Amino acid sequence: MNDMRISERTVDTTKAKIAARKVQVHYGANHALKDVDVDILDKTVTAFIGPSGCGKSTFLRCLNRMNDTIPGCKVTGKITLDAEDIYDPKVDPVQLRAKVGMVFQKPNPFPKSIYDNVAYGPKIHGLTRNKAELDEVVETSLRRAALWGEVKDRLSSPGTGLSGGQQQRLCIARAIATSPEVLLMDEPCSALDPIATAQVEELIDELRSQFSVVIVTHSMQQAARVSQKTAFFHLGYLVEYGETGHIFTNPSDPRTESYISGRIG
Ligand SMILES: Nc1ncnc2c1ncn2[C@@H]1O[C@H](COP(=O)(O)OP(=O)(O)OP(=O)(O)O)[C@@H](O)[C@H]1O
Repeated sequence: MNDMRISERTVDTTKAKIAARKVQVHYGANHALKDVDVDILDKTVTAFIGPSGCGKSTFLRCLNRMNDTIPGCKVTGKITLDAEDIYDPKVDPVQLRAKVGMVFQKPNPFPKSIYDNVAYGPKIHGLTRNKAELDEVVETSLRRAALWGEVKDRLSSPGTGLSGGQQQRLCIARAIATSPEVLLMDEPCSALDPIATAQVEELIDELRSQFSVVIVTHSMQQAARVSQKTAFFHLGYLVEYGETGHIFTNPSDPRTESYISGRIG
C-alpha cells in the first residue's frame, strides 16, 4: 500500500519539491535568517552546512512549520511544497508534518512499544483501514529503516530499550511510516557511534530513491558522503548552494572556501 502511494508519484529530479523565497526568521529581536531563497529537489539529498548558530536548524524547521511551536518566532517570505504555500492559513500543520517528516539529533522514541512507535503516525492520520494494513505499514517502515531483522521478534518491547543507533533507525521508521514526501534530519548521527552512523548514512542514500531528504550536519565528510546538493549558511544567510562536489572542491564564495578549509567555524 505504501509502495503504491510512492510509485504513483511522478518525479522529475530537476523539479523543485520545496521552493523557498525571501524567507526571514526572527526570534524576538534576533534576525536569525535573512532572505533565504532555495529550491530543494525531489529524490535528492540536500545537506545544510555552516558554523554553529548560522541558522541551519532554523531553516530546516521552517520547512515543516516546526518553528510555529516556538514562542516569539516569526517566519516571513514564501515556502511552497509542490507549488502549494505551506504557510497558507488553510494548511493544517499536523497534516503538513506527515508529508514533511522530521528526525531529530537525539533519538526520541515514544515511551511505547517498538510496534506502537511506528504505528502511531498511520493511526492518527487514519492511513490504514485495519490491523493487517497497519501491520504491513509497520513492517515495511521497519524494513526501509533497516531495523526489521533486529526487532521483528520483539515488536512489543519498549522502543526506549534499543541501542542508540537502533533508536534512531526506529525514529526514522516512525517518520517514514506516514509515507512522507520529504524527510528532514537535524544532525541525525551526532549521538551515534561510527557503525550506527554508517548504517544511517546508507539508509539516507536508500531513502533518496523514494523522496527528498534534507540533512543538517556539522560533518563536512558526512555532507560529502551522503548529499548531492549542499547549502552553506553563514550568519543567517544562505551563502552558496549547488552540487555537493562543486561546493567542496570549487566554491564560488570566499566564505564557503574559508569554512570548508577549516578557517571559519
Ligand atoms: N528556539 C530558539 N529561540 C530563540 N532563538 C533561537 C532558537 N533557536 C535558534 N535560535 C537562534 O537563531 C540563530 C540560529 O540558530 P540555529 O540553531 O538555527 O543555528 P544552527 O546553524 O542550526 O546552529 P547549530 O549548528 O549550533 O545547531 C541563533 O542566533 C540562535 O541563538
